[in-house]
Amino acid sequence: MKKVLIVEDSSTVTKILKHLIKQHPDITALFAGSLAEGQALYEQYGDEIFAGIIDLNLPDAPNGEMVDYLLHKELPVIVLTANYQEDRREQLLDKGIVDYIIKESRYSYNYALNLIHRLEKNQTIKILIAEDSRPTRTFIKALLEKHLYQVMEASNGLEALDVLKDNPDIKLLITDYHMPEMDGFDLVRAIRHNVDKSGLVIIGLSGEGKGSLSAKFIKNGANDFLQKPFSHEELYCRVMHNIEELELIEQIQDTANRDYLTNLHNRRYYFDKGEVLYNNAVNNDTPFAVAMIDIDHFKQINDNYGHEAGDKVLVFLAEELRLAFSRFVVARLGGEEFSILMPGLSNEQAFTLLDKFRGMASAMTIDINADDGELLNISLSMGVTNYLHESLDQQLHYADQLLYRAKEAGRNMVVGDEDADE
Ligand SMILES: Nc1nc2c(ncn2[C@@H]2O[C@H](COP(=O)(O)OP(=O)(O)OP(=O)(O)O)[C@@H](O)[C@H]2O)c(=O)[nH]1
Repeated sequence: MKKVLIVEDSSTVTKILKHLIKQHPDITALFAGSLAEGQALYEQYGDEIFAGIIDLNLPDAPNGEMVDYLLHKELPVIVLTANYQEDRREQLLDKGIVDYIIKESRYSYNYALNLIHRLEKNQTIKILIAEDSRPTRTFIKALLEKHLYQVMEASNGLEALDVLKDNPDIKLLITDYHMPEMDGFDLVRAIRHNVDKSGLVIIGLSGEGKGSLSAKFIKNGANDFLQKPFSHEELYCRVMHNIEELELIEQIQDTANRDYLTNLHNRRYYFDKGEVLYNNAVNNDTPFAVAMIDIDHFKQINDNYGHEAGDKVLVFLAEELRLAFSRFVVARLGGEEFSILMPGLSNEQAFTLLDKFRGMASAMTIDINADDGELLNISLSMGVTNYLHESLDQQLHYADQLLYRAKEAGRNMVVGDEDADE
């Protein structure tokens, strides 16, 4: 991860920040106590520095010169200050700082560090602004870019729909009401036909003195609204709050889709995603390989070394499968049974990949922390089929039958469609 430059002359504050940073192992901080030291560090590490947390008053920079220095380098700056002055705060926000934090408690320092995480994540978040007034669009874009979001623009509702179609990974839309071609309400309604509130966040912009527009936006499917004119902080807070809510929902959905032990995808996700891939293959007449994988004599591992050792083997194998088949859907369907969905691969191609993995797996040693330091070997049996049958469920069932042929034939092998036809 890139580095954060922290320039602070108080040894107490520096000590607290150093302590708190230990709880954020993914943040690497460079500490300086003055403008001169801060500039020297910037000159040395410039390209690696991603943001700054800067004390406003330093012994050799009493008027925020360090803040100006980094803003000039176009770096996001979080300002720390001991006292709050409304006009100074406004001035700094106008200059383009990310936030202004009063040195009050641990909470404020943690807030600053969380903001650093936020900035890091923002770089991957796409936001679309639909607004016909170019100056307003440019103003909002510039503000959001200060927080490192990727910003796209549209000058009316129809254009916004096109941009959304081409960029399905846009997370948030900020839309005005009055626009030519298609207004904000029609845009929201059109989007909500296909995408719900957890798929795309919409913030409506309502004009000055038109309070009822805000409620209408929400009733038409927007998540939130902002009344014009708004302050920088209002925009940032609304955007950040909504993005964080979306991330929380994504996190909950992801947890519900994963197996608790191995963190691989679970049965529920496998079938949800699998149905889409299966139908795609049927409709487009493209190859679709489904594999079943089972650890040989797994019961003996549990019996000889205990259930915990068995769990370690499952976690180990899951990680190897995840790495080796990262392009595909890998799931733990239950117990010691795993499945992989490989759209686009012929049976021969899938067989080759699986057999290579089988060979690798049989050569691996697994440390199960046995008292005698024993390392364990495992072997895998697999079945893989490209016969689509009537449903994914049936195809999987057939892959399972091929897997049992592999077991019957002596284990530690892959059985594909060709072997089964013989
Ligand atoms: N440690 C551990 N064991 C599990 C888990 N889920 C299922 N098992 C065990 O997995 C074993 C599966 O054994 P069997 O289906 O009899 O087959 P096997 O011993 O693998 O033998 P073959 O498949 O015939 O090679 C059973 O002993 C289950 O108790 C789990 O989450 N953790």
